[in-house]
Amino acid sequence: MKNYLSIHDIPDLNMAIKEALYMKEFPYAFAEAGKRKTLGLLFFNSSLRTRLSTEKAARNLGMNVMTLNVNSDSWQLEFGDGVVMDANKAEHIKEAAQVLSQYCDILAVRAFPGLKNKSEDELEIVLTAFETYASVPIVNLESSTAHPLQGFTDAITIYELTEKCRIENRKPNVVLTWAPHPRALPHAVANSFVQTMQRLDVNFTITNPEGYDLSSEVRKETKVSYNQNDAFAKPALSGAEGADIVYVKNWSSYENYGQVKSQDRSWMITAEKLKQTNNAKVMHCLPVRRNVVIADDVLDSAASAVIQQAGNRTWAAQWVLKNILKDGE
Ligand SMILES: NCCC[C@H](NC(=O)CCC(=O)O)C(=O)O
Ligand SMILES: NC(=O)OP(=O)(O)O
Repeated sequence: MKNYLSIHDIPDLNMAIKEALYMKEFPYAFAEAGKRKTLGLLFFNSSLRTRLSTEKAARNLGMNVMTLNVNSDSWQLEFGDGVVMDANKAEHIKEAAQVLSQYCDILAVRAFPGLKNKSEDELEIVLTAFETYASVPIVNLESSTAHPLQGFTDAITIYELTEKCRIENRKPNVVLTWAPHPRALPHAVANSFVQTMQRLDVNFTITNPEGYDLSSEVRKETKVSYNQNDAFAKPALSGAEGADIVYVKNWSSYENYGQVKSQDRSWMITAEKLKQTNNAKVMHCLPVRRNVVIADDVLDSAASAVIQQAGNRTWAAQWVLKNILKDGE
């Protein structure tokens, strides 16, 4: 693997899930794979899980790690071509990316969208600039439109959570549900989750209020229901079986780009609502706002898989780094 920019960069997802689970069982099995190699983590936005799980993954592979909070600790970077840099941005990405490439063997970047201008966000200016000007592989730590380390983590976690379906010899019913949130949030996590589910052998449905459909380029043929109860009770085309997995995420409107059109609290995930599912496990990428997105009676119950899911971030990152290192040998 040269770069890890989207879930499509993993050639065989089912094999990758098994290999990542092997790393979970034997974290130091490849402790020499990254010896004398350096990972540089660049954050333009906040992080808890991505930062620490990726650092841990790199260290498990024997790598050195350097982390930079770009906006607070470093010079403000200019990404525009031909700009007269007489305002607040002191350094151009052209220099920064080449300099960082001399210090690091892999560069990983987090840069959220502005959520003001759809076409500008979809250009993925930050990630693309690193890809263009750096001479080392690039890992996406959540960009404007994708969070592929999260998507891969979610695939690993769903595999772990659906053993009962394998025993019953049936496909898991997976539902991605929108939930309310006070702020305008990006589409990246939801997009990568959709793209990941489209590659797995699952019955997959999205449920969201009208006006909240994700990009049609991401959704493709995936069914969307505007009725959350129906989606939980009768997901996809599988008849009366309920959802096995309920994946919760807020996103702002895509049609009315970046707007918060609804804060409809009736979409919050509660224990009562989960009764219609097939004893579903509840997933969320975190951080989650309790009693807005998901109620305490779910997060504090056995239905919640969010801690297990966050734990799996390490193995997803470790698999990705190992496969990039392998191709660089
Ligand atoms: N990396 C995981 C999610 C990051 C981001 N969530 C947030 O910004 C939540 C912040 C808040 O709750 O105010 C998102 O939805 O893409
Ligand atoms: N899920 C996730 O990416 O968490 P952080 O934003 O804390 O990294």
